[in-house]
Amino acid sequence: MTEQPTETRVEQDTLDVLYARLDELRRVTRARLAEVRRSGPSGSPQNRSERDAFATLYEDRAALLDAVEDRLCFGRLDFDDETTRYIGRIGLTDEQHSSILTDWRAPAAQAFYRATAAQRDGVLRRRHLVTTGRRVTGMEDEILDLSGENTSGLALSGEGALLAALSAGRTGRMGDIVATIQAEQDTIIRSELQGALVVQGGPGTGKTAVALHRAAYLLYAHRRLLERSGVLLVGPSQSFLRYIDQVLPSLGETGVVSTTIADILPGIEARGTESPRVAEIKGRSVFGAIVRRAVSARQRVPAQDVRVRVDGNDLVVRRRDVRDAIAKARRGHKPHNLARVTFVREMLNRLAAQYVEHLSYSVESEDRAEILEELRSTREIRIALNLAWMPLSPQKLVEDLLAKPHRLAEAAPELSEAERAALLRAPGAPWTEADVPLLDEAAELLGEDDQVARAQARQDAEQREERLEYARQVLEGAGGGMVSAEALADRFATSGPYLTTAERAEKDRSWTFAHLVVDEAQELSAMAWRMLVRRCPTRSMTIVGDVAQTSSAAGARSWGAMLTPLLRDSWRLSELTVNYRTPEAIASAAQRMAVAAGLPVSTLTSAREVPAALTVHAVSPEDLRDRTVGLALELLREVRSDGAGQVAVVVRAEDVADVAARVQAERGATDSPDAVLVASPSQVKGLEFDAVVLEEPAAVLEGPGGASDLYVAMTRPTRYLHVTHSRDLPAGVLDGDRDAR
Ligand SMILES: Nc1ncnc2c1ncn2[C@@H]1O[C@H](COP(=O)(O)OP(=O)(O)OP(=O)(O)O)[C@@H](O)[C@H]1O
Repeated sequence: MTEQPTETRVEQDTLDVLYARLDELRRVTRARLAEVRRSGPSGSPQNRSERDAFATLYEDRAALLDAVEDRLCFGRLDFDDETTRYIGRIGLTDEQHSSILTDWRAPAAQAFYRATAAQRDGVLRRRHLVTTGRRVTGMEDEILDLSGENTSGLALSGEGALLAALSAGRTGRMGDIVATIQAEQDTIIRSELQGALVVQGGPGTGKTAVALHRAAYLLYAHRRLLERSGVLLVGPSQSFLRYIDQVLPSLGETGVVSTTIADILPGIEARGTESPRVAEIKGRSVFGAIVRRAVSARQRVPAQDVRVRVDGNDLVVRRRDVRDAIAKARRGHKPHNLARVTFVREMLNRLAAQYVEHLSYSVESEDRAEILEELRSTREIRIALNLAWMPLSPQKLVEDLLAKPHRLAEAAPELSEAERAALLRAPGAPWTEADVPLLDEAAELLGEDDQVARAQARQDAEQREERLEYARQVLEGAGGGMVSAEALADRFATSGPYLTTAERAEKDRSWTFAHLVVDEAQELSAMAWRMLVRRCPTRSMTIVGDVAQTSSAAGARSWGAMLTPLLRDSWRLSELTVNYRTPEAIASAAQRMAVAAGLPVSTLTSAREVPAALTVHAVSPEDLRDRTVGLALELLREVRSDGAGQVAVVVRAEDVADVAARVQAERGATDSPDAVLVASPSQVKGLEFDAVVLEEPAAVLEGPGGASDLYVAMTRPTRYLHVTHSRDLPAGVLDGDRDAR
């Protein structure tokens, strides 16, 4: 890195000004917050709710200003016209409202990520600033002259800063990459909002990082549009969501709802497990039709007319009447539970007509209402009508479908007998991840009686218009960017406690989002996609994944095959081609193995080489496990020698408990508990570690995820991969005798 004392002083002076401004803004925000809180609990409900709204506004702003402390400013551009521009996590202006720091997401910052010697966009010099706390500790300059000398080969922008970021010890939490976003990543991050953008990229190409930065970018560039209905982020597991959960807050964004497929339905905890085969069957798109049939099977004409006695009169629930009433109710195309209202009304009218025929006098309309009520509450009639049109919850429908062979046979003629037998399970079994899309499909077809809710929504919408007008006036002149009038108006709402968009969305199954981000998207089944598309009617999506890493049998091997039926031609594909995580020797071994196994991998270039990155240990079967555990602890000491560092041992799922117990026994209680993770390949999907010990790759290859699992396991390390084996290594892992020992 180039470092000149005077230049450092210049940058330090700039940084001092920026941090002083940040401190000043924090002070003002805190003072305003204190003032709002001081104003006490008096006043009308309207006043109180306005006060709460402003308090939340200032709290959010204070949190944002705190979140940007670290690496507030990380770059500088010098232009042909001798102007300079500093790039940072947020935009700042001085007291005269002149810009002193440009938000990384602003159009004016784009050249920081994209300008090259061949296409300079007026940039003479790009400078990456390295800071520790509030001090400038280094800088790296790129002179973008017109000679174009540096444009061949792998052109990394801010290579020194990038390599420093890549080789830093891992903390177990993903960090943001704002300071070192590369040009191909920036193009994806800033790609337009409309349509579905699929980002295909091999392991370590920054798909997750790019997806998160794109969410932050879209919220900045389209705040008005996105803030109200929110952005939904779907990841593969809770541990993955924990791994990434600091990235968006560090970018100043908190309005994203993150979830997994298993957790997406309010009130359902899908923690049950089942075989990959059963999950695959449930994931097929034909289950859309199967659930639909299961619902219509609950609208059925009885085998015989049913006699009931009301007040001494014989009435008949006639098959013919039921058939007509069902037909009439279906014509409205409403969900089952809502259409049932029509069915019941129709049947009660017909029964009332029979009842009246038995009377010797004519009936006034009030009496008629009484008769209807009496019929409605007669137990036999209720039973007869329920048998013809059962009110159902999604849980009940799916539970019955999967527990009763005759229901499944009737609803799922497309499945073979063996497949249906595989699906059957005892009633009351815990929900599994693959059940969730079926429950959601059922909820959609069954519907809820939402008349009251809809009337309330209409009333809310009218009130909201008034609040919106007021919020616009409040914001006028107050400077923009932080919050839209819409969001502020929602905070003024008088009904109930103030909820953020995320909080409201989490409680409401039918909430629709303005944008959807899906990570590890290759794993999702066709049914899971149907469920997600329902939550994003605009079809504005960022879908990132790698079809070579698919381990779920229901997942995608080709984006086109999975997405075209759902999104037709409204999706576009981008590719990432540089592997930032894995050192070259490890990446090549993984690549060779994948090609030998026939996975659809595209060639990747590694950004780094690390000495002795890949080591293979041939051991006897008796010594295998001891060696695996011993290496894990050795590596832990090594990567921890300079502070942070994470080690993972990847073994077959069935060996995880044993290896974890041994590691624990060997380690004692001295180290921090999370420093060695023992996990199966599917548990480390999307994660990364300084060092990985992979035990017996041949066994992983034979496991449920096959070569994809092995590919995932091999591509997790940022520094070292140690392979222990007693059996032959799978083809391609070794390149001749290289690296073997
Ligand atoms: N431009 C960049 N600057 C600094 N670090 C980067 C950059 N791009 C990617 N990285 C780092 O590379 C690593 C891999 O990124 P990420 O996890 O997003 O990859 P991925 O494509 O999602 O991988 P996988 O498919 O294996 O899950 C992360 O540590 C990320 O922070």
